[in-house]
Amino acid sequence: MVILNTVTTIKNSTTIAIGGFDGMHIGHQALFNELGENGTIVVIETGYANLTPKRCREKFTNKNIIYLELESIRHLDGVGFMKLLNEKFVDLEKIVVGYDFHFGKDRRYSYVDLTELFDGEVVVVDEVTHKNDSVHSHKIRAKLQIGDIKSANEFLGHNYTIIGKHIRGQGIGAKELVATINVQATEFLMPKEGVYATLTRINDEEHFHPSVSFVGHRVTTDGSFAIETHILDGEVTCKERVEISFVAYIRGNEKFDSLEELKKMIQKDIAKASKELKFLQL
Ligand SMILES: Cc1cc2nc3c(=O)[nH]c(=O)nc-3n(C[C@H](O)[C@H](O)[C@H](O)COP(=O)(O)O)c2cc1C
Ligand SMILES: Nc1ncnc2c1ncn2[C@@H]1O[C@H](COP(=O)(O)OP(=O)(O)OP(=O)(O)O)[C@@H](O)[C@H]1O
Repeated sequence: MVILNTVTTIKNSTTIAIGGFDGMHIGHQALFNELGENGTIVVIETGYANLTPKRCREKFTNKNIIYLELESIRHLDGVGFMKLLNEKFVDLEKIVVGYDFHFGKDRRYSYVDLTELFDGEVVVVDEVTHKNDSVHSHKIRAKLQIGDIKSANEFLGHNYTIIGKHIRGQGIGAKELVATINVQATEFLMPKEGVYATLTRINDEEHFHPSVSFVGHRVTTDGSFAIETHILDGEVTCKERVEISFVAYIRGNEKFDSLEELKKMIQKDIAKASKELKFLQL
């Protein structure tokens, strides 16, 4: 990961797009489309990104990404911020931002100031909307939190995906219910508690498996929080890394009086998830 504060200069990058870019949603992609061949994405890292934390943004672009820690630039005024960009990007000719981009101390400066401060070209991308609604990371978070996976995915332009590590479960699943892979993915926003039709990739496999996943507190068993995925197309061996893409919300988290009842419900979940995933190209 390249952090701008720690590098002296970046050569051959004539165009940059600037923003937080958490989610790498369709609004962000409209900016990246303006970058051209020698373009670089400059991520202002707030530390709060939880849709595409850390290096996960890299999954959704083939452009170079450089990170700029908000803490180290938040005190700068417009002139200071522009000076930093010019010093770091020695070949800079063009800056791409969105219609609502703000920067500098107290987010006081807009693209209008940028146009005045920068000698080169400033491209301002118009508001990207979906079904008449402005696309933004905070709206995607809100949709995930109410389980509206389908419209969160429409805003994202890809399936909401979390990446985590395989951890040990309680050991009840395979014996009494269905076999599940238990996952820990603390840096990501968790969608609403419940059951989802998902696609799961194990380690660095090429393909995603159709799967049904549970996210939430296991109120029927030990009450602890868990992310569990049950693979629908056979048995897999999971060593370390698990990637879960959410496709559709099936139902909310429920407390069952017995494991028997939970098992019956899980069979229904499997049928629903299979139906949701049937038409997808895996
Ligand atoms: C498709 C699916 C749906 C689930 N739904 C619920 C649920 O509604 N309520 C609940 O308490 N646990 C639910 N669970 C989690 C089970 O309680 C959990 O798999 C079980 O406790 C075994 O955990 P283990 O894999 O750590 O052994 C679900 C699990 C799966 C795979
Ligand atoms: N819907 C959109 N249309 C056009 N440009 C956008 C849109 N959303 C964000 N941008 C631009 O993308 C860059 C990154 O913005 P930012 O990281 O603030 O995204 P955001 O989705 O607006 O996030 P948040 O919801 O947290 O405000 C900025 O230059 C911003 O103006």
